Amino acid sequence: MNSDFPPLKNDLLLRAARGEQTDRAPVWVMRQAGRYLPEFRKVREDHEFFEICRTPELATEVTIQPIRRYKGLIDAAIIFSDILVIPQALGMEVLMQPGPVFPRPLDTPADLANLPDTIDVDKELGYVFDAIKMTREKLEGQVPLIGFCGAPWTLMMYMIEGGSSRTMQKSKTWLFKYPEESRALLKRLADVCVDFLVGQVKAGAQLLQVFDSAAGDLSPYDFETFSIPVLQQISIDVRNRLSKLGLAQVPLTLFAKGASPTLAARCGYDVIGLHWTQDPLDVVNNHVANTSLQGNLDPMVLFGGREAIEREVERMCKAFRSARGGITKGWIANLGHGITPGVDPDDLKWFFECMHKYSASA
Ligand SMILES: Cc1c2[nH]c(c1CCC(=O)O)Cc1[nH]c(c(CCC(=O)O)c1C)Cc1[nH]c(c(CCC(=O)O)c1C)Cc1[nH]c(c(C)c1CCC(=O)O)C2
Repeated sequence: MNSDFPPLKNDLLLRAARGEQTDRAPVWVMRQAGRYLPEFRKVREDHEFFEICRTPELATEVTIQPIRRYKGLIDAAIIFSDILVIPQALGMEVLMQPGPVFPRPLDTPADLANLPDTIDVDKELGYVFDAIKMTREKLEGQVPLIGFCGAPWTLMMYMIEGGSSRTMQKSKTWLFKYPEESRALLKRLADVCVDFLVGQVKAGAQLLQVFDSAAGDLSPYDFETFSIPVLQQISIDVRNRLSKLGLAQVPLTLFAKGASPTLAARCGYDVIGLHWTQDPLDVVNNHVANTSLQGNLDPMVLFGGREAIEREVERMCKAFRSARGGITKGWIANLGHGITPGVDPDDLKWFFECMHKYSASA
């Protein structure tokens, strides 16, 4: 059961996710355990990326590094792993060099025969569950732990492109040339996502985030046609499975990077992550009134120096507050995408300090 861990001392993240007013906005950063941190680079000197993911002691250590460094300033931990552990669990080889590379990507629908129909997530991804359990113990309730997975469309995109892609030509070719086979693949991936997310809650994850990082590269019509049905399937099935298992519900966040917030809000998640190109006031007034929001500082602001960071944080806080009639409510502060290598960890600390100052309810 998911209740035998040290009691949670800071529930700001969970309350904001549920749409509540908070004394200040909880704050965490996508990719907060990563290459901008010297202590992470130190671990990486001796260990391969996926070796860290697969070794609970190492995954726990790097998950906790930002919590240790930014003690009292950061309001969530996210389990160290990657969205591409699902393709690996389906038997595909994935290397990190330094971006992801699939030596044998899916080429045509005939290749789907090589993927198993179902997988046992406890067997294939049990190392993530073990890392979550160990991290919950080590966190001692300081902050909640976020679990996550990649969304079916983003996973399909990587499995077909064989890595990151600017045009997504091959994976979009599938959508347009083989729509039925594409839908079948998306559905198969969604089934694995559901098992994986439920397993993460069983292990101790207290909020779940689904990353559809390639969503904004689809037309709104194709996002609606291909991605939304499986994103909906995930939110519905995860909630149903948790109730059947007698487990408490956890908030669900959807980061459909760059996709229309109106469409993202149809997927049934508690929180919608915003890209930095999206305006919170516009989103609340014209699209999504009642869903909590996460985001959305441009990660490049962190390179702009202390003055710029303070100015931009103040501006972002004003925007999210005025979107909610002048109060800090239903908002989880974050960047609009992941933090990049090269950021000075002390500048990130300053970002957190400014967030504490400017998001405090008046
Ligand atoms: C698309 C995607 C991936 N992975 C992820 C996404 C979705 C979010 C997004 O859109 O950025 C999600 C992810 N990847 C990682 C986490 C860990 C938790 C966190 O701190 O946020 C999470 C949540 C660690 C990582 N995943 C990766 C690193 C760096 C690898 C290294 O240490 O060498 C880390 C810390 C590698 C990775 N993994 C992936 C890419 C494209 C890359 C290379 C580019 C990059 O580094 O940003 C796939």
